[in-house]
Amino acid sequence: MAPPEVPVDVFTATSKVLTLSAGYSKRAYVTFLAGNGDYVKGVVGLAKGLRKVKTAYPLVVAILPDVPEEHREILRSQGCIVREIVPIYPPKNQVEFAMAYYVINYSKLRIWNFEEYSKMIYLDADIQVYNNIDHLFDTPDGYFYAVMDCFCEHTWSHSPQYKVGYCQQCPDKVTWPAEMGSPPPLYFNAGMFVFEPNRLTYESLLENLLVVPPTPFAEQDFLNMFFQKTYKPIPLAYNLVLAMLWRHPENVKLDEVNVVHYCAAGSKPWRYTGVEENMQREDIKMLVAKWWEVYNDESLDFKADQPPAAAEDQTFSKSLIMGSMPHGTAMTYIPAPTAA
Ligand SMILES: O=c1ccn([C@@H]2O[C@H](COP(=O)(O)OP(=O)(O)O[C@H]3O[C@H](CO)[C@H](O)[C@H](O)[C@H]3O)[C@@H](O)[C@H]2O)c(=O)[nH]1
Ligand SMILES: O[C@H]1[C@H](O)[C@@H](O)[C@H](O)[C@@H](O)[C@H]1O
Ligand SMILES: [Mn+2]
Repeated sequence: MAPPEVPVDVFTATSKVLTLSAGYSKRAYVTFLAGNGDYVKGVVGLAKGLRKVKTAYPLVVAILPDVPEEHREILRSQGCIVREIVPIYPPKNQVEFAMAYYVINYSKLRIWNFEEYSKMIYLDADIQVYNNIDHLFDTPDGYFYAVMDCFCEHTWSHSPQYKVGYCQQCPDKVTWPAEMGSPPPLYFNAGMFVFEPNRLTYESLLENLLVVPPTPFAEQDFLNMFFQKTYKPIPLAYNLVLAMLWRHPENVKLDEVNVVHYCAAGSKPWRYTGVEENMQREDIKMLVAKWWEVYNDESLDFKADQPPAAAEDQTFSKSLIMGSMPHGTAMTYIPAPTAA
Protein backbone atom coordinates (compact mmCIF):
# COMPACT_ATOMS: atom_id res chain seq x y z
CA MET A 1 0.00 0.00 0.00
CA ALA A 2 1.28 3.46 -0.80
CA PRO A 3 2.04 5.67 2.17
CA PRO A 4 -0.31 8.60 2.63
CA GLU A 5 0.18 11.72 0.53
CA VAL A 6 2.68 10.24 -1.93
CA PRO A 7 1.69 11.17 -5.47
CA VAL A 8 0.94 8.09 -7.58
CA ASP A 9 3.40 9.05 -10.32
CA VAL A 10 6.40 8.73 -7.98
CA PHE A 11 6.26 4.98 -8.43
CA THR A 12 7.00 5.32 -12.11
CA ALA A 13 9.40 8.23 -11.89
CA THR A 14 13.19 8.20 -11.75
CA SER A 15 14.73 7.50 -8.36
CA LYS A 16 15.69 11.15 -7.95
CA VAL A 17 12.15 12.37 -8.44
CA LEU A 18 10.94 9.50 -6.28
CA THR A 19 13.12 10.60 -3.40
CA LEU A 20 12.07 14.21 -3.71
CA SER A 21 8.41 13.38 -3.93
CA ALA A 22 8.54 10.99 -1.00
CA GLY A 23 10.44 13.59 1.00
CA TYR A 24 7.87 16.20 0.15
CA SER A 25 5.06 14.11 1.48
CA LYS A 26 6.64 12.98 4.73
CA ARG A 27 5.34 14.16 8.05
CA ALA A 28 6.14 13.35 11.65
CA TYR A 29 5.94 14.64 15.18
CA VAL A 30 9.27 15.21 16.85
CA THR A 31 10.32 15.65 20.45
CA PHE A 32 13.62 16.07 22.23
CA LEU A 33 15.20 14.03 25.02
CA ALA A 34 18.39 14.65 26.97
CA GLY A 35 19.96 12.92 29.95
CA ASN A 36 19.16 9.87 32.02
CA GLY A 37 16.51 11.48 34.20
CA ASP A 38 12.75 11.23 34.22
CA TYR A 39 11.89 13.22 31.07
CA VAL A 40 11.74 9.84 29.32
CA LYS A 41 8.40 9.43 31.10
CA GLY A 42 7.22 12.58 29.39
CA VAL A 43 8.12 11.11 26.00
CA VAL A 44 6.38 7.82 26.77
CA GLY A 45 3.30 9.75 27.86
CA LEU A 46 3.42 11.80 24.67
CA ALA A 47 3.79 8.71 22.45
CA LYS A 48 0.76 7.15 24.13
CA GLY A 49 -1.21 10.39 23.98
CA LEU A 50 -0.58 10.72 20.25
CA ARG A 51 -1.72 7.12 19.81
CA LYS A 52 -4.85 7.81 21.82
CA VAL A 53 -5.87 10.65 19.49
CA LYS A 54 -5.12 8.35 16.54
CA THR A 55 -2.53 10.41 14.79
CA ALA A 56 -1.53 9.18 11.35
CA TYR A 57 2.11 10.11 11.91
CA PRO A 58 5.03 8.70 13.87
CA LEU A 59 6.86 10.31 16.78
CA VAL A 60 10.56 10.87 16.21
CA VAL A 61 12.63 11.37 19.36
CA ALA A 62 15.79 13.41 18.84
CA ILE A 63 18.06 12.23 21.64
CA LEU A 64 21.39 13.41 22.95
CA PRO A 65 24.18 10.82 23.38
CA ASP A 66 23.67 10.86 27.17
CA VAL A 67 20.30 9.09 26.96
CA PRO A 68 20.96 5.57 28.28
CA GLU A 69 20.31 2.51 26.13
CA GLU A 70 17.65 1.34 28.55
CA HIS A 71 15.63 4.51 27.90
CA ARG A 72 16.15 4.26 24.14
CA GLU A 73 14.74 0.74 24.32
CA ILE A 74 11.68 1.93 26.23
CA LEU A 75 11.07 4.52 23.51
CA ARG A 76 11.45 1.99 20.69
CA SER A 77 9.11 -0.41 22.47
CA GLN A 78 6.59 2.45 22.50
CA GLY A 79 6.83 2.76 18.72
CA CYS A 80 9.03 5.86 18.67
CA ILE A 81 11.69 6.45 16.04
CA VAL A 82 14.84 7.17 18.01
CA ARG A 83 17.38 9.47 16.33
CA GLU A 84 20.57 10.40 18.12
CA ILE A 85 21.76 13.94 17.49
CA VAL A 86 25.07 15.63 18.18
CA PRO A 87 24.71 18.26 20.95
CA ILE A 88 24.89 21.93 20.04
CA TYR A 89 26.14 24.49 22.50
CA PRO A 90 26.06 28.22 21.95
CA PRO A 91 29.26 30.25 21.95
CA LYS A 92 30.36 30.64 25.56
CA ASN A 93 29.44 33.88 27.31
CA GLN A 94 28.28 35.06 30.70
CA VAL A 95 24.56 34.65 30.14
CA GLU A 96 22.30 33.53 32.94
CA PHE A 97 19.69 31.19 31.55
CA ALA A 98 16.21 31.38 33.09
CA MET A 99 16.90 27.70 33.91
CA ALA A 100 20.43 26.32 33.75
CA TYR A 101 19.36 23.26 31.80
CA TYR A 102 17.94 25.36 28.97
CA VAL A 103 21.43 25.33 27.47
CA ILE A 104 20.90 21.79 26.12
CA ASN A 105 17.88 23.01 24.19
CA TYR A 106 20.11 24.55 21.52
CA SER A 107 20.60 20.97 20.35
CA LYS A 108 16.99 21.09 19.21
CA LEU A 109 18.21 23.02 16.15
CA ARG A 110 19.38 19.68 14.71
CA ILE A 111 15.80 18.79 13.88
CA TRP A 112 15.95 21.20 10.92
CA ASN A 113 18.37 18.66 9.50
CA PHE A 114 15.74 15.88 9.51
CA GLU A 115 15.33 16.48 5.84
CA GLU A 116 13.60 13.24 4.99
CA TYR A 117 10.55 14.90 6.52
CA SER A 118 8.89 17.74 4.70
CA LYS A 119 6.93 18.99 7.67
CA MET A 120 7.17 18.27 11.37
CA ILE A 121 5.41 19.28 14.56
CA TYR A 122 7.80 19.73 17.46
CA LEU A 123 6.46 19.00 20.95
CA ASP A 124 8.35 19.25 24.25
CA ALA A 125 8.47 16.10 26.37
CA ASP A 126 6.36 17.89 29.00
CA ILE A 127 3.50 18.27 26.54
CA GLN A 128 0.43 16.13 26.13
CA VAL A 129 -1.91 16.07 23.16
CA TYR A 130 -5.58 15.55 24.04
CA ASN A 131 -7.16 16.02 20.61
CA ASN A 132 -5.88 15.09 17.18
CA ILE A 133 -3.90 17.99 15.71
CA ASP A 134 -2.78 16.31 12.48
CA HIS A 135 -4.55 19.07 10.52
CA LEU A 136 -1.70 21.41 11.48
CA PHE A 137 0.42 19.60 8.90
CA ASP A 138 -1.86 21.11 6.27
CA THR A 139 -0.95 24.69 7.13
CA PRO A 140 0.60 26.53 4.19
CA ASP A 141 4.35 26.04 3.82
CA GLY A 142 6.82 28.85 4.30
CA TYR A 143 5.77 29.87 7.80
CA PHE A 144 6.71 29.03 11.35
CA TYR A 145 3.61 28.28 13.45
CA ALA A 146 3.54 28.44 17.23
CA VAL A 147 1.52 29.80 20.15
CA MET A 148 2.19 33.18 21.70
CA ASP A 149 3.84 33.04 25.10
CA CYS A 150 2.92 34.80 28.34
CA PHE A 151 5.41 37.09 30.09
CA CYS A 152 3.82 37.14 33.54
CA GLU A 153 5.64 34.35 35.39
CA HIS A 154 8.72 34.92 37.50
CA THR A 155 10.92 33.17 34.90
CA TRP A 156 10.47 36.40 32.91
CA SER A 157 11.65 38.70 35.70
CA HIS A 158 14.83 39.59 33.79
CA SER A 159 12.84 41.05 30.90
CA PRO A 160 11.65 44.61 30.24
CA GLN A 161 8.17 43.19 29.56
CA TYR A 162 7.94 41.76 33.07
CA LYS A 163 9.39 44.87 34.64
CA VAL A 164 6.72 47.13 33.16
CA GLY A 165 3.99 44.52 33.59
CA TYR A 166 3.34 44.19 29.85
CA CYS A 167 2.07 40.93 28.38
CA GLN A 168 1.21 40.30 24.74
CA GLN A 169 -1.72 38.14 25.97
CA CYS A 170 -3.48 41.31 27.16
CA PRO A 171 -1.64 44.17 25.41
CA ASP A 172 -4.27 46.73 26.45
CA LYS A 173 -4.09 46.09 30.19
CA VAL A 174 -0.65 47.63 30.61
CA THR A 175 0.26 49.37 27.39
CA TRP A 176 3.84 49.42 26.22
CA PRO A 177 5.44 52.70 27.41
CA ALA A 178 5.99 55.03 24.45
CA GLU A 179 9.42 56.05 25.74
CA MET A 180 10.55 52.44 25.31
CA GLY A 181 9.97 52.51 21.56
CA SER A 182 7.68 50.10 19.74
CA PRO A 183 6.35 47.08 21.64
CA PRO A 184 8.40 43.88 21.32
CA PRO A 185 7.54 41.67 18.34
CA LEU A 186 5.18 38.75 18.94
CA TYR A 187 7.01 36.08 20.90
CA PHE A 188 6.17 32.36 20.83
CA ASN A 189 6.70 29.58 23.32
CA ALA A 190 9.08 27.09 21.72
CA GLY A 191 7.61 24.01 23.38
CA MET A 192 5.39 23.43 20.34
CA PHE A 193 5.84 24.53 16.75
CA VAL A 194 5.16 23.52 13.16
CA PHE A 195 8.18 23.76 10.87
CA GLU A 196 9.80 22.49 7.70
CA PRO A 197 13.15 20.76 7.97
CA ASN A 198 15.41 22.20 5.33
CA ARG A 199 19.16 22.10 4.70
CA LEU A 200 19.50 25.81 3.99
CA THR A 201 17.49 26.83 7.03
CA TYR A 202 19.50 24.41 9.16
CA GLU A 203 22.80 25.81 7.97
CA SER A 204 21.60 29.36 8.45
CA LEU A 205 20.43 28.57 11.99
CA LEU A 206 23.86 27.20 12.90
CA GLU A 207 25.70 30.10 11.28
CA ASN A 208 23.58 32.65 13.07
CA LEU A 209 24.01 30.88 16.37
CA LEU A 210 27.72 31.58 16.17
CA VAL A 211 27.15 35.34 16.04
CA VAL A 212 24.11 35.78 18.28
CA PRO A 213 24.93 35.90 22.00
CA PRO A 214 22.97 33.46 24.19
CA THR A 215 20.03 34.93 26.14
CA PRO A 216 17.95 33.67 29.12
CA PHE A 217 15.47 31.60 27.12
CA ALA A 218 18.22 30.02 25.07
CA GLU A 219 17.06 28.55 21.76
CA GLN A 220 13.53 29.87 22.37
CA ASP A 221 14.81 33.46 22.16
CA PHE A 222 17.03 32.52 19.25
CA LEU A 223 14.19 30.92 17.27
CA ASN A 224 11.99 33.92 17.97
CA MET A 225 14.62 36.17 16.50
CA PHE A 226 15.36 33.90 13.55
CA PHE A 227 11.72 33.30 12.56
CA GLN A 228 10.41 36.75 13.47
CA LYS A 229 9.26 37.52 9.93
CA THR A 230 7.75 34.12 9.14
CA TYR A 231 6.10 33.55 12.51
CA LYS A 232 2.34 32.97 12.40
CA PRO A 233 0.59 32.75 15.77
CA ILE A 234 -1.88 29.88 16.19
CA PRO A 235 -4.60 29.63 18.86
CA LEU A 236 -3.43 28.90 22.38
CA ALA A 237 -5.47 25.68 22.30
CA TYR A 238 -2.41 24.24 20.49
CA ASN A 239 -0.06 24.87 23.40
CA LEU A 240 -1.68 25.77 26.67
CA VAL A 241 1.16 27.14 28.78
CA LEU A 242 -0.32 26.37 32.21
CA ALA A 243 0.33 29.80 33.69
CA MET A 244 -2.35 31.09 31.30
CA LEU A 245 -4.89 29.52 33.67
CA TRP A 246 -4.15 32.02 36.43
CA ARG A 247 -2.57 34.87 34.47
CA HIS A 248 -5.13 35.18 31.66
CA PRO A 249 -8.14 33.00 32.52
CA GLU A 250 -10.33 35.14 30.26
CA ASN A 251 -8.31 33.90 27.24
CA VAL A 252 -8.60 30.19 28.07
CA LYS A 253 -11.38 27.78 27.10
CA LEU A 254 -10.12 24.71 28.89
CA ASP A 255 -12.60 22.31 27.31
CA GLU A 256 -11.36 23.31 23.85
CA VAL A 257 -7.68 22.82 24.58
CA ASN A 258 -5.90 20.30 22.32
CA VAL A 259 -2.38 20.47 23.70
CA VAL A 260 -1.31 21.04 27.30
CA HIS A 261 2.21 22.17 28.16
CA TYR A 262 3.12 21.24 31.75
CA CYS A 263 5.77 23.94 31.98
CA ALA A 264 4.73 25.87 35.09
CA ALA A 265 7.02 25.34 38.07
CA GLY A 266 5.99 22.10 39.81
CA SER A 267 3.53 20.97 37.15
CA LYS A 268 5.47 18.18 35.40
CA PRO A 269 3.06 15.30 36.10
CA TRP A 270 5.81 12.78 36.83
CA ARG A 271 7.27 15.11 39.48
CA TYR A 272 4.08 16.66 40.77
CA THR A 273 3.86 17.04 44.55
CA GLY A 274 1.38 19.89 44.74
CA VAL A 275 3.51 22.11 46.96
CA GLU A 276 4.45 24.86 44.51
CA GLU A 277 2.35 27.95 44.03
CA ASN A 278 -0.89 27.31 42.09
CA MET A 279 -0.38 23.56 42.13
CA GLN A 280 -3.40 23.01 44.37
CA ARG A 281 -5.76 24.55 41.82
CA GLU A 282 -8.52 22.16 40.76
CA ASP A 283 -7.77 22.67 37.06
CA ILE A 284 -4.11 21.78 37.61
CA LYS A 285 -4.96 18.68 39.64
CA MET A 286 -7.40 17.63 36.92
CA LEU A 287 -4.80 18.12 34.14
CA VAL A 288 -2.12 16.22 36.06
CA ALA A 289 -4.56 13.34 36.65
CA LYS A 290 -5.47 13.42 32.96
CA TRP A 291 -1.81 13.03 32.00
CA TRP A 292 -1.43 10.04 34.34
CA GLU A 293 -4.55 8.42 32.92
CA VAL A 294 -2.92 8.33 29.48
CA TYR A 295 0.48 7.30 30.82
CA ASN A 296 -0.97 4.38 32.82
CA ASP A 297 -3.32 3.16 30.10
CA GLU A 298 -1.84 -0.17 28.96
CA SER A 299 -4.19 -0.34 26.01
CA LEU A 300 -2.22 2.59 24.56
CA ASP A 301 1.09 0.73 24.62
CA PHE A 302 2.57 0.18 21.18
CA LYS A 303 1.81 -3.24 19.75
CA ALA A 304 4.59 -4.38 17.47
CA ASP A 305 2.38 -6.95 15.71
CA GLN A 306 -0.01 -4.23 14.53
CA PRO A 307 2.18 -1.57 12.93
CA PRO A 308 0.20 1.59 12.23
CA ALA A 309 0.15 3.12 8.77
CA ALA A 310 2.79 5.55 9.89
CA ALA A 311 5.30 2.79 10.67
CA GLU A 312 4.94 1.45 7.15
CA ASP A 313 5.46 4.95 5.86
CA GLN A 314 8.70 5.24 7.80
CA THR A 315 10.16 2.06 6.30
CA PHE A 316 9.34 3.38 2.86
CA SER A 317 11.19 6.60 3.47
CA LYS A 318 14.15 5.05 5.24
CA SER A 319 15.08 2.79 2.37
CA LEU A 320 14.89 5.66 -0.08
CA ILE A 321 16.33 8.55 1.76
CA MET A 322 18.26 7.70 4.90
CA GLY A 323 21.42 6.72 3.09
CA SER A 324 22.00 10.27 1.98
CA MET A 325 21.51 11.88 5.39
CA PRO A 326 24.48 13.99 6.43
CA HIS A 327 25.67 13.89 10.02
CA GLY A 328 25.98 17.11 11.93
CA THR A 329 29.08 18.08 13.79
CA ALA A 330 29.37 19.63 17.21
CA MET A 331 30.17 23.31 17.44
CA THR A 332 31.71 23.33 20.88
CA TYR A 333 31.54 20.79 23.67
CA ILE A 334 30.89 22.00 27.18
CA PRO A 335 29.28 19.96 29.94
CA ALA A 336 25.54 20.58 30.34
CA PRO A 337 23.96 21.09 33.73
CA THR A 338 21.19 18.65 34.58
CA ALA A 339 17.56 19.63 34.61
CA ALA A 340 15.93 21.13 37.68
O1 LIG B 1 16.78 17.02 31.57
C1 LIG B 1 16.12 17.36 30.58
C2 LIG B 1 15.64 18.67 30.38
C3 LIG B 1 14.90 18.96 29.26
N1 LIG B 1 14.64 18.01 28.32
C4 LIG B 1 13.91 18.32 27.11
O2 LIG B 1 13.90 19.71 26.90
C5 LIG B 1 12.57 20.21 26.89
C6 LIG B 1 12.52 21.62 27.47
O3 LIG B 1 12.57 21.58 28.89
P1 LIG B 1 11.26 21.91 29.76
O4 LIG B 1 10.09 21.40 29.05
O5 LIG B 1 11.51 21.44 31.14
O6 LIG B 1 11.31 23.46 29.82
P2 LIG B 1 10.21 24.60 29.51
O7 LIG B 1 8.96 24.08 28.97
O8 LIG B 1 10.17 25.49 30.70
O9 LIG B 1 11.07 25.25 28.34
C7 LIG B 1 10.70 26.21 27.44
O10 LIG B 1 11.86 27.01 27.20
C8 LIG B 1 12.97 26.27 26.76
C9 LIG B 1 14.12 27.23 26.58
O11 LIG B 1 15.28 26.55 26.26
C10 LIG B 1 12.65 25.54 25.47
O12 LIG B 1 12.44 26.45 24.43
C11 LIG B 1 11.39 24.69 25.65
O13 LIG B 1 11.02 24.06 24.44
C12 LIG B 1 10.27 25.61 26.12
O14 LIG B 1 9.07 24.88 26.27
C13 LIG B 1 11.79 19.14 27.67
O15 LIG B 1 10.41 19.17 27.45
C14 LIG B 1 12.43 17.89 27.15
O16 LIG B 1 11.98 17.60 25.86
C15 LIG B 1 15.12 16.71 28.54
O17 LIG B 1 14.90 15.85 27.73
N2 LIG B 1 15.85 16.44 29.66
O1 LIG C 1 9.52 28.70 27.70
C1 LIG C 1 9.28 29.32 28.91
C2 LIG C 1 8.92 28.32 29.95
O2 LIG C 1 7.99 27.43 29.44
C3 LIG C 1 8.42 28.93 31.23
O3 LIG C 1 8.05 27.94 32.14
C4 LIG C 1 7.28 29.91 30.97
O4 LIG C 1 6.97 30.59 32.16
C5 LIG C 1 7.64 30.91 29.92
O5 LIG C 1 6.58 31.75 29.60
C6 LIG C 1 8.20 30.33 28.69
O6 LIG C 1 8.68 31.30 27.82
MN1 LIG D 1 8.35 22.29 28.20
